[in-house]
Amino acid sequence: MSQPAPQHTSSSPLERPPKILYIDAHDSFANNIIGLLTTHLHAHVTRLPITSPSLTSLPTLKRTIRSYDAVVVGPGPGHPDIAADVGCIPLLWELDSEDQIPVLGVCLGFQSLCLAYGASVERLKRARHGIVARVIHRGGEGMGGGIFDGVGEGLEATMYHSLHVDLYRSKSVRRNGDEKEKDAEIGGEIFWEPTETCPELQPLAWDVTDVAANGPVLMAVRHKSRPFWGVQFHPESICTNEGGRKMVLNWWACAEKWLEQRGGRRMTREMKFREDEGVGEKTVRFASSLLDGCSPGDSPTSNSPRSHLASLLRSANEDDGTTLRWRQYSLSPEITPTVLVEALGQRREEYVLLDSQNHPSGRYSILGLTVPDKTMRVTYKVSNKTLQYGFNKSNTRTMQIDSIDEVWPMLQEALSLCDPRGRGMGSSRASSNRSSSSSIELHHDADAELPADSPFWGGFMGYISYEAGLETIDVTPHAYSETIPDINFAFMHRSIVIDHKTSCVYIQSLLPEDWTWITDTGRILDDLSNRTELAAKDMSLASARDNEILDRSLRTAQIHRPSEPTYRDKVLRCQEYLATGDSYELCLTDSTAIHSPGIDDWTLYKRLRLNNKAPFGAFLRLSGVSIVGSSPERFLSWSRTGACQFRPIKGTVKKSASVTREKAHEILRSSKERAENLMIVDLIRHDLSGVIGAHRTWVSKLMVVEEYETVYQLVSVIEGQLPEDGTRRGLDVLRASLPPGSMTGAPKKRSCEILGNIERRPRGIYSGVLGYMDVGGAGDFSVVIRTAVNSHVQSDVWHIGAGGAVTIQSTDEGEFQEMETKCSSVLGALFSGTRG
Ligand SMILES: C=C(O[C@@H]1C=C(C(=O)O)C=C[C@H]1O)C(=O)O
Ligand SMILES: NC(=O)CC[C@H](N)C(=O)O
Repeated sequence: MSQPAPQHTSSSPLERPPKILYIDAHDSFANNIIGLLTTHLHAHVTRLPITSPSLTSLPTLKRTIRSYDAVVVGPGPGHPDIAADVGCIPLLWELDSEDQIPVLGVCLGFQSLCLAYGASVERLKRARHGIVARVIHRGGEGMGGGIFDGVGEGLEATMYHSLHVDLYRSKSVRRNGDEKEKDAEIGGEIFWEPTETCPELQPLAWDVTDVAANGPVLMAVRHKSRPFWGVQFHPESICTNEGGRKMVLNWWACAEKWLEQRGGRRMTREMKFREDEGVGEKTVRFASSLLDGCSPGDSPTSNSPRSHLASLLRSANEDDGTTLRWRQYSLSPEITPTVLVEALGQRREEYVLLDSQNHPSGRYSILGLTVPDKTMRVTYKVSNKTLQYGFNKSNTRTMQIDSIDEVWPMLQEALSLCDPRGRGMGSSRASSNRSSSSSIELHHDADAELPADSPFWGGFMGYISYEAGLETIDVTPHAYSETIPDINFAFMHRSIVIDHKTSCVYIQSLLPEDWTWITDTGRILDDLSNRTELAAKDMSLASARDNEILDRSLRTAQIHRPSEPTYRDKVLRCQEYLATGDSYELCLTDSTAIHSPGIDDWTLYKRLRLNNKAPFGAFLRLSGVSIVGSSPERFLSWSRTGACQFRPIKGTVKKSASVTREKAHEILRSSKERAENLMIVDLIRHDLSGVIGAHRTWVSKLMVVEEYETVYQLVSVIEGQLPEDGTRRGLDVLRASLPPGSMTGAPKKRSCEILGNIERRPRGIYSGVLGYMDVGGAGDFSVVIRTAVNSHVQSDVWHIGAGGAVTIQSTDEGEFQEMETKCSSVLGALFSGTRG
């Protein structure tokens, strides 16, 4: 299922790798295409946006492309006739013969090529987004096309288009003019001949799998005398089969042949190849690393917020660095994380609980505890770009920063400084001692190893909002004066990690000499284990009194749900954008508000986890915010050894008496659900490979069905490996992948802009990510869905966001129901027992 890099695929007889300019039309799977070029052609690729000043006038374009062997013009949202959508692309087709360069246009790039040579570009009757179809082609040598040489009949290709190229604009070629006439010619010779309207365009491939709606759709052309080729489909998609990659190899062979005829590749003639630019992936400008230009282990000396925050944190540690003190215990399975919170007397404090809620696919639960005057809180608000950090109110620093980009290195530096392994590996700083009073302590390691099986040794816990994600991709959020911080983390020195698989508990502290707390906590665990099973079970539920108080509040609550006509209208508006080619998929959402005084967040959480079990349950009370969640979806995790994993969910079926497991599987196998999922898989591959390269990115599961309390969902798993040299970290991947693709749609930026216009409200924490970043280098974040959120400034209002991906195949009624189903999975769980 993955697309491993082949050992040797380039047919290039020359040792020098092709130097390719990738012209990027608004970030549409660009990294996947670049990945295809680097791994399969071993090409040097430079990426420039369609708005780059070095491309947007004919003289600068000419000068720029002189440094390259060929150009690939990428896909993108919009229409090839709209200047803002295509930027410099049309200039390529205007180049004089002596300035020409081989070009491969993909989707929008292909449409622009055809438009330039006489075709019209029209809307499809039924747009093709995330649809995989068999493409017929005639690109063999006999036809002189070449790009489909050896591709065979089985080319399965993914489409992402709403528009299509019409070569038959003129009446005469159309003969009798109507679609039927064209359909009748499928496979006939006329099908493969240039039309009178577009005499220079040689048709090379067609999609005839949806003629009923769309007629035959042109899939590829080559210019008869110029070195221009174009394809409507997406060769880089995970669901395009080997034929797509073969086509790209063929294209380069054709391009090279053309270059040879012109007297060799330009650079051998005109330019000295610059050795220092390296080969393959290295040339692609990946998102820069967080710690570029800074050495993580160094003592911060300047007064910059970044260094200041790190040095403050360091002041809480021992003089010579950070030591992890820890003990390992065994725990009886009845002792849930919520029982632990209560037994610790923690429930009124600020803390974060990441709770796998005993769900079969969740392994760990992690409790991070704040300590008065010792826990560093870091918050950032997008609306006024205000950063705050400090140990308590009196020493909190508040400052205006230029952008969110300043926050990430700050977090990374603080984590690196507190890594108990110190600067060099092998010098572990850990300490675990024996407590003779504890009957259940398992581990008393005199060598003071670090607990490798504990995924979190301490570090930041908290969330990043959707709007913070928008800032990272330069989308202006809908205007708001939010009372909730957009980034909200606390550096947890004290943590308790439960491994539900092994029934091990790790009590850990990064604070100096914190053995007393560890011992006391161990004693509490000891006591709990000695209680009867039943007592422990009872404690995991809210007390009768707490339940009664909660029920009373909920009984009188006002609930404001999205109105059906308005939501359905928004679905239709989304589909209008999909039909015009501005997006391929839009994750539309709305918010339900529960107004009621006196709802206790912790009691609410206990009820939610009981009634809507999910592997990424979360309770957070931090810096004026409460979060009560049962998310089924991992956004991104990374291990200390650099293994990254995304688990996007897309495709939802509600459980009901009539929906059996088989029926759910059948629905989730439909082209609508698969298309929804595929688009997000391609989007996340793009996000991940943009940081670590396509050769380190693969898809380990594609569209498997998973079962939750109230829904079945279609899940995929995209994985990658961070480079061993430490030049990219998990946090680099995190910030480059926000907001989560499963909550935006694709292409991400344009889709977020459109959603902002339609939704006209901030999403806040809903649609953001929540989790931890560990001092040892690991991290795990879920997508904030199926979650209720409360700002303590407006303590009487709880918000629950819900939505779903709108595609061209959606119905407004179906989407409304899907949104309701998701919202009800939370509402129903909270209200169970209070309303009839
Ligand atoms: C938008 C929500 O969920 C997202 C959309 C899904 C879908 O369209 O099937 C599934 C899971 C989430 O990625 C939500 O739960 O509110
Ligand atoms: N993937 C693309 O490049 C899409 C091109 C164009 N916006 C369309 O929808 O047809």
